[in-house]
Amino acid sequence: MEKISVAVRFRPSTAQNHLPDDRHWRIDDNRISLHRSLGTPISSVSFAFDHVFDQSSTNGTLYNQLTKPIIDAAVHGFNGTAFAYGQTSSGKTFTMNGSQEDPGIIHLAVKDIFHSTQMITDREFLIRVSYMEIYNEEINDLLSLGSQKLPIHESLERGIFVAGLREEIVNTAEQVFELIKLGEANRHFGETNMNARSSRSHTIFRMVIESSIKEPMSSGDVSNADAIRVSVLNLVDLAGSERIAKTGAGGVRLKEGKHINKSLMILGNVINKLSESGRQRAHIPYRDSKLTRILQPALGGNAKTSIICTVAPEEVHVEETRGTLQFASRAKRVTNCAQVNEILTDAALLKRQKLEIEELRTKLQGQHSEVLEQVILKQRNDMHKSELECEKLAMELEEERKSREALEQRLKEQEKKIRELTMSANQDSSSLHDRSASWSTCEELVNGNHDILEGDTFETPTFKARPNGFVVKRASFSGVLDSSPIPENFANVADEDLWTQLNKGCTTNLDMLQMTPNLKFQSRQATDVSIDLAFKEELGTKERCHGLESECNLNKRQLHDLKEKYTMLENECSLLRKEKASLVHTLSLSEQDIELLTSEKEELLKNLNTEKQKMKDLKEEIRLFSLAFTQREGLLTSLYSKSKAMVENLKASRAPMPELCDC
Ligand SMILES: Nc1ncnc2c1ncn2[C@@H]1O[C@H](COP(=O)(O)OP(=O)(O)OP(=O)(O)O)[C@@H](O)[C@H]1O
Repeated sequence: MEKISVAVRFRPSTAQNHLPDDRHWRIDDNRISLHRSLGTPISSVSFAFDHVFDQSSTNGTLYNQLTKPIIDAAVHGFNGTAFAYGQTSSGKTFTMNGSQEDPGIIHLAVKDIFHSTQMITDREFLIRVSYMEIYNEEINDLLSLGSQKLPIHESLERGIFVAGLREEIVNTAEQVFELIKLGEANRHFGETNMNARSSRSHTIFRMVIESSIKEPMSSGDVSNADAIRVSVLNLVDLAGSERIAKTGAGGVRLKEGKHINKSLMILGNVINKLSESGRQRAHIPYRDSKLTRILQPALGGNAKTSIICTVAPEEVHVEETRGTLQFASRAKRVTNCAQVNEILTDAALLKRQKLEIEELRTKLQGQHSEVLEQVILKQRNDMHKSELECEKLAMELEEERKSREALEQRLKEQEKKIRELTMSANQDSSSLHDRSASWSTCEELVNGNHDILEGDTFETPTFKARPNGFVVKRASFSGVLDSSPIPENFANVADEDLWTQLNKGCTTNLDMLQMTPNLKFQSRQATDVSIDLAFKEELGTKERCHGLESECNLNKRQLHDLKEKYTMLENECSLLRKEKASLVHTLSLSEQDIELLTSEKEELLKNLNTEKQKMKDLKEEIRLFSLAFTQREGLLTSLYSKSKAMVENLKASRAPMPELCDC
C-alpha cells in the first residue's frame, strides 16, 4: 500500500499591474499558507504536500522529483498515472506538454522510457501508444479521426479498457512525438476570457509497456523469468475547472464548461470517498463519469499515481486556489496498491501444468487420491450447504413476500377505512354546519322580530335588534339566578365581543333573560349538547383518523423496510445462486479431474501388476537356476573329489613303478 504522491505548482503571475495583492500565497519548504500584504498569516489557510514548486521551477525539476519514479516503475511492470489538476489557465497543459525550451512531463517520460529500455539488456520490450480525449463526456480517439464516442468495457484479462482505441507499436521516442503531434492537432481547444488556448477536453496519453526476458526458458521449474510484464502508463492533462462568470463562456463553450465542471466534481467525489477511512468509505462512484471510470485503477487501485495540482498565484484566484489545495490535501490521503503485472506465456503455462500433473501423479501413487476425494466431498458439502441456505432464503423471501402482501392488504383496508371515516366526518361536519345554519336562521328570525320560533325545540325571550356599540345593560335585576349564562364577576356592562361569544351571535335584553332564565338556558343547553356531541363525535372521528393515519404511516415505513430487506435478500439469494453455480462448475471440473486420475491410477495399477508378475517369474527362474546351479555344483564337487582321488591314486601307483628305460 502506498499513498498517492501530490505536488502543487504555482505558475508565474500574469497580473498586468504590479501593485501588491491584499492577500498572497507564501511557500515555506513544502508548506503553503495565505498571508496578508503586511505578512500576517491567515491562520486557517495552510497546507502541506509532498512537493511544492514555486513559479521559478521548471518542468524538468518537477519531472525528476515527482514523476520519474513512476516512469521507472512502469518500465519494470508497475502501472503508473500522472495527472495535472487545477483551475483553467493555471498551467496544466504547460506542465504536461511543456514548450520548446522547457519540455513537459509527457516528453520527458517518453524519452526516459526509451532510454531505460535500452539500458535493460536482458529483456526485450514492446511499447504501444494511444491517445484519447474525453470531450463532452464522449471518448474520442485522437490518433484516428473516425473513432469517436468509443465505449468503455471491462474484462478479466484486460481490466477496464476503451474498445476500438487505436494502439500504435512504437520503437523510438521520435515516433511517439510524431503521434502526439497528430493527436494534439485533433484535440479540442477553445478561447475563453481566461485562456487563449484552453483545453476543452480531458486528454489521456497512454503507453503500454510489455517486456519479457530475452533468454529462452530453462528446462527446470517455472520461474518469473518466463512471465511477460505488462504495465499501463497514463499521462493525463485534465481540462480546468472554470467559473462561467470569469471565463465569460456561452454557447458551445458553456456546454463544454458544464461537462468539464461536472466530471471534475465527480473526480472530487471519488477522491473524497477514497480519502475517508475504511469504515466510513462507502460506494466509490467511479462509474459516474468516463474520466473516473478510465482512471479507476489509478485512484485507489493497482497503480502508482502522482497528481500535479497547478494553481494561479493572483489574488483574484484565491478561492479557486484554495479549492485546488483542498482537493490536493484529500488526494494525499488516498492509498493505492501497486504490484508488478505479470502474465505467463503459453509455454510457461504448459510447463507449469505439466509440473502440476506430475505432482498429482505422485500424490496419486502415494495414495493421495483420498485427499482429493475429501476435497470433492467438502465441495459437495459446501454446495449442499449453500443449496440449503438458498432454500432457506427462498422461504424467507416467500414469507417476506406474504407478510408484505398482508401489510399491503392491511394498508389498503386502512386507507379504505380512512376514506370512509373522512367521508362520515365530512357528513358530520356538514350536519353540524346545518345545525349552525339553523342557529343562524334563528338569529335571522330574531333580527326579523319574530316572537316565537316555530318548529324549534326551544323558545327564546323576545329579541330585539342588535344595537351597534352598546349591547347589554343589567337594569333592574338583583335576584340570584340558578343558571345564569352571565358569569358572576361580570360587571354591569359587557363588551360586545364577549357577549356575542357567549350568545353565539345573539343579543338580548338581560332583564328579559331574567324573566325566563331556565327556559333560555334549557333551550341553549339542548342545542349545545347536540352540538357538543356532534363536535365530540367529529373530534373522535378526527382522532381515530389521525390514529389510523399514523398507523398507516407506520405500516408504510414497515413496508418500506420490508421492501429493502426483500431486495437485500434477493441480492443475497442471487449471490448465493452465483456461488452455487461456480461451486457446481468447480465440482464438475474436480469430478473430471478425479475421473482422469482414477483411469490413470488404474493404468498404473495394471502396469504394477504386470511388473509384479514379471518379478515373480524372474524369482522363479532365479530359484530354478540356483537349484540347477547347486546340483551342478554338487556334481562338480564330486567329480573334482573323484578326479583328485584318481590323481592321488595315480601318483601313488606311479612311485613304485620301475623306470621304463630299464625294462
Ligand atoms: N510554469 C509556467 N511557466 C510559464 N508559463 C506558464 C506556466 N504555467 C502556465 N503558463 C502559461 O499560462 C498560460 C495558461 O497555461 P495552460 O494553458 O497550461 O493552462 P491550463 O491549466 O492548461 O488551462 P486550461 O484548463 O484552460 O486548458 C499559457 O500561456 C502557459 O504558457
